[in-house]
Amino acid sequence: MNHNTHGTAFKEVPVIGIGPLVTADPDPEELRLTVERIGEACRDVGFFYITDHGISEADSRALFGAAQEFFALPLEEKMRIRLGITEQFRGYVPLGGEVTAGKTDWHECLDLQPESGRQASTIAAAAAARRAGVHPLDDPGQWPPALPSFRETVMRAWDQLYGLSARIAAGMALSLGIDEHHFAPYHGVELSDLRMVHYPPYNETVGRTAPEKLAMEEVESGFGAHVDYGFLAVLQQDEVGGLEVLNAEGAWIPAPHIPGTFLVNIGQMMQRWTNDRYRATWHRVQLPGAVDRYSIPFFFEPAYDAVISPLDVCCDDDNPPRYEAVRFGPYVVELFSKAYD
Ligand SMILES: O=C(O)CCC(=O)C(=O)O
Ligand SMILES: [Fe+2]
Repeated sequence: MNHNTHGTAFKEVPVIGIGPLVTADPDPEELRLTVERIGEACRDVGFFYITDHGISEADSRALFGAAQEFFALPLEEKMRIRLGITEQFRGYVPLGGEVTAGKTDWHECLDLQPESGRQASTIAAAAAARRAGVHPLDDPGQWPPALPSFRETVMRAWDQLYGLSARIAAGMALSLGIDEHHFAPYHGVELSDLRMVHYPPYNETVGRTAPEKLAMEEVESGFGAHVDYGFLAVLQQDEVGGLEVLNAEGAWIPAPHIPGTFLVNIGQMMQRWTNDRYRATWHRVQLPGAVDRYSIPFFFEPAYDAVISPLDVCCDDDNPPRYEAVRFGPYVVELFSKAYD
């Protein structure tokens, strides 16, 4: 596997208070320091924890509660909204349904995305939905019929996480020395994705509950080593742990749950924008032990039609652009068609 080796031999993932980014009238010096730390973390690690992000513990707990309720449903119930029913690459993916780096991942997950995503006519569809005042996630086809309050909990979380991600993106823009609104025209709801992931316990008795088609010898991790492909992700995880991040010396550094924090990481589009100054870092999730693990990443993505090419501020004569321009929508649709063949 061709792992990235730029970045540093960091030994832990930094924690950054982002209060100044999410409050209305921040102290300019505090904002400057926050932005500086974000820039350092993006350059050296590609991952950072955030505190003072403005989302309450009660809201976070409610979202985890919804995820636990969903995964506890009988398989037939979950399969009613399985990925593959629509052309949207969203919905439920059962245990054994996802393969990373040639190995079957030990998790089941639910991708919750706007209906307007990944359609050929997506820009028109997204714009029409906005004009109609429809919530981007409110598509009757993706809610589990057995859980009446699921929809409301998830839509509330979506709005909070989308808003938070936009502020983090603004912080990243400032850290690059460009206008804080620079990325605003490039992000969009249509390909963003609130994902719930469940890693069931993995032990000797697990063979009894594993789906028939799942060859246990092919299971190597909860989530195989990968980089995220998009703009940035904001991850909430429970106390179980198991997530690891690769440093420049090839060591896997644990990124455990830290109470009150979320974990932010950048994807390949940010790496392209910054001409490799900021890095999309490899990460993986170890097999869980005797307990269930739940995580909820929110993938904040470029719009379908966003064209991403290296920023002028990240290029000069000694450091010419390393990437061609890419249109995010078609790029990602092709990626997904391969992943879920
Ligand atoms: O479950 C986690 O902690 C990470 C999941 C992840 O990396 C992903 O969904 O891309
Ligand atoms: Fe990931």
